[in-house]
Amino acid sequence: MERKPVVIGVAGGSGSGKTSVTKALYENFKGHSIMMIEQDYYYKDQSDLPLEERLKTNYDHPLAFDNDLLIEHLNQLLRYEPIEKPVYDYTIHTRSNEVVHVEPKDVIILEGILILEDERLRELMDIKLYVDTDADLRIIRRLLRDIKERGRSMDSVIEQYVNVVRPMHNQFIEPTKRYADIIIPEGGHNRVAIDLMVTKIQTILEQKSFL
Ligand SMILES: Nc1ncnc2c1ncn2[C@@H]1O[C@H](COP(=O)(O)OP(=O)(O)O)[C@@H](O)[C@H]1O
Ligand SMILES: O=c1ccn([C@@H]2O[C@H](COP(=O)(O)O)[C@@H](O)[C@H]2O)c(=O)[nH]1
Repeated sequence: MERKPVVIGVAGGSGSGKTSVTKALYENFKGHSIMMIEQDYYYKDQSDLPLEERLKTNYDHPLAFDNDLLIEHLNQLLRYEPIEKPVYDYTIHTRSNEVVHVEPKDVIILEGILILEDERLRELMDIKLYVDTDADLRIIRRLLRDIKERGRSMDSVIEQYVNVVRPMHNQFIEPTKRYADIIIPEGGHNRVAIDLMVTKIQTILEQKSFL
């Protein structure tokens, strides 16, 4: 059988716990051939725009992402070729000048709010997960995280949530739940769901004789 990496997609709303699920899966396979790709790192480059313009961008719309580049990189990894992964800086709302050299791995976890929205991305995934967390918990988690880690004020997070994040979630993100193979309630602290996923990934890897 031709050797081809396994691609696991982890979708869900902002603050749902996608990163936490992805990290939990990653930790379980530490020492094995596994990597993460964040769709957020593939936001379109906006370095040509001044900061005040970048603040007005709708970051929750499918057109905000450079999915062409993401798909190109995924296809390279599926051919076991390395990529130069972009780096995104949330504090200045654009890609940084750096790229990170990433070697191909047997397991690729692709994580992002809109990864299930693009049919071309869905077709590259072996398993599709949707982390499903109530809106009140998502906004609370995002508020705490964005103030602590993404250089944001409480007012700006709330204003963006009400005017952009919430309507875009309802229009574009929530409907992609129907493409998921598995829906995980509450995210990264759902140990039962994580353990089930770990077992499933192990089975796939054994079938492919990767373990
Ligand atoms: N089950 C949980 N209970 C409490 N906090 C959580 C839980 N899952 C995630 N968090 C926290 O909520 C914030 C958002 O989670 P994260 O995994 O970054 O979500 P996403 O990647 O979907 O935006 C993080 O600070 C994370 O530590
Ligand atoms: O420059 C940016 C880029 C993105 N965002 C917000 O980030 C979330 C997606 O990241 P999660 O880790 O899934 O929360 C998205 O809802 C964007 O609104 C931003 O504010 N600024």
